[in-house]
Amino acid sequence: MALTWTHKDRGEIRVHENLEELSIDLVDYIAEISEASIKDHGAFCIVLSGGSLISLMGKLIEPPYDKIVDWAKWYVFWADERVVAKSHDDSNYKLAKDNLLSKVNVFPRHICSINDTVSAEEAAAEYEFAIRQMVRTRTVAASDNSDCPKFDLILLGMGSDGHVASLFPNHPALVVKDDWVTFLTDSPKPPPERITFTLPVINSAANVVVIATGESKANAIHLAIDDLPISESSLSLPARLVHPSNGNLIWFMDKPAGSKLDQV
Ligand SMILES: O=C1O[C@H](COP(=O)(O)O)[C@@H](O)[C@H](O)[C@H]1O
Repeated sequence: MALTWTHKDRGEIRVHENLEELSIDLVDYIAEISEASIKDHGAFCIVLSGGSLISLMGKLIEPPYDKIVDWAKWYVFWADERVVAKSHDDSNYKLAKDNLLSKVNVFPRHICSINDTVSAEEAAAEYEFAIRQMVRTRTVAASDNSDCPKFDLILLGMGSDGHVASLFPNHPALVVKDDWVTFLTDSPKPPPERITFTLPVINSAANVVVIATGESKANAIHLAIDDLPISESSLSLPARLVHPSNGNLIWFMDKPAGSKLDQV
């Protein structure tokens, strides 16, 4: 059974026995937020990441979720994208399309992905413009306390360096405040060209989930969650800067990723 507790300011922490238990809890949670959002405002605006997250969401295409989730009300976005062709194996869009979106009834017009034929800078600007239009037409809610969209759920993976979306430690993208989407041409993790949501957008969501699995993430999880003396490393750790101002934050991890937490 999962070990669960709520940290005074780092949100709810769920340490799962294994990946099977984690993925069941994760898809249950997604289905629950989807239902609540649709009941509240008629749509579910979900933001995906790339990496290991998508395989952990795999049970969504199986019974009972494939039938109980109201896929027609889903609007899908990405927290970050690699600026490569949509047919390229590095594409976060391709990963989600091949393993999830092509297997359920999400309308193609509800899938908001980047233009893969332009530069990273142009792709970021076009993606932000598309989201601004959706906020203007109220498909995506606006935040009450920032000039940002308020997505129903943002799902973030976390790298072993503590990066979330394509926000890397000590990278200038981490401090961008005025744009919703920014771009990188020097990502420390390949491929180098990427676009990413900025922290103000992530921190304006109604619900944010950070998912981390495996021992290689244990130190970053410790730095992102535990009470530590203020130090450069924890302050510039992207995962530590995830702090929804008016929303919920939940950390889903397996035992190896949670093994360095003070409470475990
Ligand atoms: O490069 C990326 O990495 C992170 C983490 O990936 P993981 O495989 O370690 O879970 C991912 O969340 C992000 O979307 C992706 O572009």
